[in-house]
Amino acid sequence: MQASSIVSLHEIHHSFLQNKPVLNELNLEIQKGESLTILGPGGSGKSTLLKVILGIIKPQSGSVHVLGKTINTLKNDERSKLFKKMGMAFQQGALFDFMTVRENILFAMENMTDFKKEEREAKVKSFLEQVLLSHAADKIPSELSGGMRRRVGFIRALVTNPELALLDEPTAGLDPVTTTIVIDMIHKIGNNIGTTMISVTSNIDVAFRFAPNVAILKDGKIIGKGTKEQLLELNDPWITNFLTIRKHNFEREI
Ligand SMILES: Nc1ncnc2c1ncn2[C@@H]1O[C@H](COP(=O)(O)OP(=O)(O)OP(=O)(O)O)[C@@H](O)[C@H]1O
Repeated sequence: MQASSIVSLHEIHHSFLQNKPVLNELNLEIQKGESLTILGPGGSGKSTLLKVILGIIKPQSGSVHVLGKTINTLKNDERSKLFKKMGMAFQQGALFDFMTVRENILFAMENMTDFKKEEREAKVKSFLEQVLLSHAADKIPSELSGGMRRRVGFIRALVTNPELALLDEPTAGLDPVTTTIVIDMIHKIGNNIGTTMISVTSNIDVAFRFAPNVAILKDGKIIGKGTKEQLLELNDPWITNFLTIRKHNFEREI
């Protein structure tokens, strides 16, 4: 593990079904401040990898170091402390429909931070303004469009000032205009709060728009990491094919 690594995964192996590994001797180092996209076809294990980093899935073998801690060896209270330093936005937003947008965002801060009441209120206001959703503060999530719900999900993941944020398919299912709004918003908020961001996607074009550095996941392994130019210079026929042939763009977009 390198001293400056914020995430260090070594020889990770995980199967849900016997003899069918989803993660297979996977190695990955992510440096502090390095935003990274993990790109791979549908079913290649991207969500499973995020869950391993979060500590929700304990891999059958390998070591997982996150924010300076070895996840496998943590006691419950240490694990929940570590969890509070991370933000996660799931594909469907995972918002509570019995709360308003404002209450959903406040709920994250009440549970994950020691921010005082006035600070929490000020953050809700400022984050909603940044993503042009001030008018939606008192609506419930089911009254919002998919793109709006997604933006609220990101606010909820980022409003706690996490050291590490994990975003699962941030733009899947969004139209091109909303995709651009969401990517700009992620950059803007990420720059403001200085969080290391890891996004996963199966869409090649958006992968490089989230972050200049992309790690390619195939058959449970990271087979290359770098800018598009660096990945093409690897001269790996599968990577070249994947990055240059449009029909390999797997994201389910409308
Ligand atoms: N809890 C589980 N039980 C059994 N199999 C699972 C479980 N979670 C994931 N899998 C399987 O593991 C494989 C990888 O799934 P995962 O969701 O990590 O892939 P993904 O790359 O995120 O896919 P997508 O892009 O479609 O969201 C798939 O074959 C999936 O069916």
